[in-house]
Amino acid sequence: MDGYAVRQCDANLGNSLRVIGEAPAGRPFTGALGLGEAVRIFTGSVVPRGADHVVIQEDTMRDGDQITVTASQPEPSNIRAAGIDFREGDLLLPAGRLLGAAELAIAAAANHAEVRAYPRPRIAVMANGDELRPPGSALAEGEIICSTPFALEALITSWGGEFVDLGIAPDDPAAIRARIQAADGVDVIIPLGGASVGDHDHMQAAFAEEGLEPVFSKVKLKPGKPTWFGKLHNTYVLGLPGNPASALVCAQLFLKPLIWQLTGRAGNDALVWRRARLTGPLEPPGSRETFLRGAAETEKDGRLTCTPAINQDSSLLRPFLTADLLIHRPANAPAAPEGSIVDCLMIR
Ligand SMILES: Nc1nc2c(c(=O)[nH]1)N[C@H]1C(S)=C(S)[C@@H](COP(=O)(O)OP(=O)(O)OC[C@H]3O[C@@H](n4cnc5c(N)ncnc54)[C@H](O)[C@@H]3O)O[C@H]1N2
Ligand code: MOO
Repeated sequence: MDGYAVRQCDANLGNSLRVIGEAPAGRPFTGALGLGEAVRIFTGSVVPRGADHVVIQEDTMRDGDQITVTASQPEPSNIRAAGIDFREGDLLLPAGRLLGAAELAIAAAANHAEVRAYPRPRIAVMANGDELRPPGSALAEGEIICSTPFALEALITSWGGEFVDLGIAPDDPAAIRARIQAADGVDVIIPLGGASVGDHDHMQAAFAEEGLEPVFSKVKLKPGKPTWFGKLHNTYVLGLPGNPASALVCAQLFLKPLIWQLTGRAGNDALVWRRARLTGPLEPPGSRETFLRGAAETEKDGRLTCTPAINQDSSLLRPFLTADLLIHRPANAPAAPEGSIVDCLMIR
């Protein structure tokens, strides 16, 4: 505090003390303080030897080199001990920790001019479809707004990646290949849409022409069946379905662990599972492993409940406004009555 460093036993109401020097922040007072003495001190200064208390200046009256204590000082206070935040040898940042605001400040405070870190992986998103127009467009018949990349940008950034925008590619293999070539050097390419089997789904073929080594070309999952994955030279390629909900669910399931893996964290740690009690019944999911968008609530006893969105159509974005988790149903699971406990993947 801004005031006077003293011996607390000396700082009785009405006592006068002699000011023997000054200790501005950064320029410690080099002498020692004796009985009946005070050192003018400021917030951030080093407390002089011999002092155990700071009288704030509002509790003093000054006259030349004398101060009078004008309020009682019941106990030593207004001094921070060294090392109360952390001490030499403390482990502050275990390996694998994402460097956010607190981490960067504490690394600096611990006097590390440099830290060894994984760079943010560069993740390029290529939307695809002749029907897609950017927000703000006047739409002609059959056109829709390209929306999913905005969600992916937010997710990628929050997960520790750097978003690279490859724009909207038309349904034209040559145009798609030109964008793939322009993305040279990124760590991951996410082609969005054009993943399925229609005459205008060109993504997998265009990547194959560029030399893709396929890893898988679809998954037995709902939503997200056309999700595909491969390696193009040093770049991972994760194809997400065009349906927005499918893309966002599969970003949680596949992209998040991939980013963890690329940044020195175990992929499995990206997936946070909780058990929750269903607030209503669920139909059998069918033959594909299924993830349902749901809202979470914590009950008074601390236990979690989950309520699936009424409409799980894979085109819908609106359920994500209230979705905190994805309710997992194994393939061919039976119906689940209200009150059953289900496994949920937390997304918020
Ligand atoms: N004969 C079959 N047809 C389909 C199958 C199948 O197995 N056999 N699978 C269906 C499933 S499941 C999905 S999911 C979709 C995904 O197909 P694509 O990845 O080829 O996606 P598109 O056809 O390009 O787009 C689907 C839908 O989403 C809209 N879209 C695309 N991109 C965006 C974007 N960036 N922002 C907003 N909306 C977007 C697009 O306009 C379409 O309406 O295939 C089924 N078909
Ligand atoms: O699997 Mo698709 O992603 O149902 O909509």
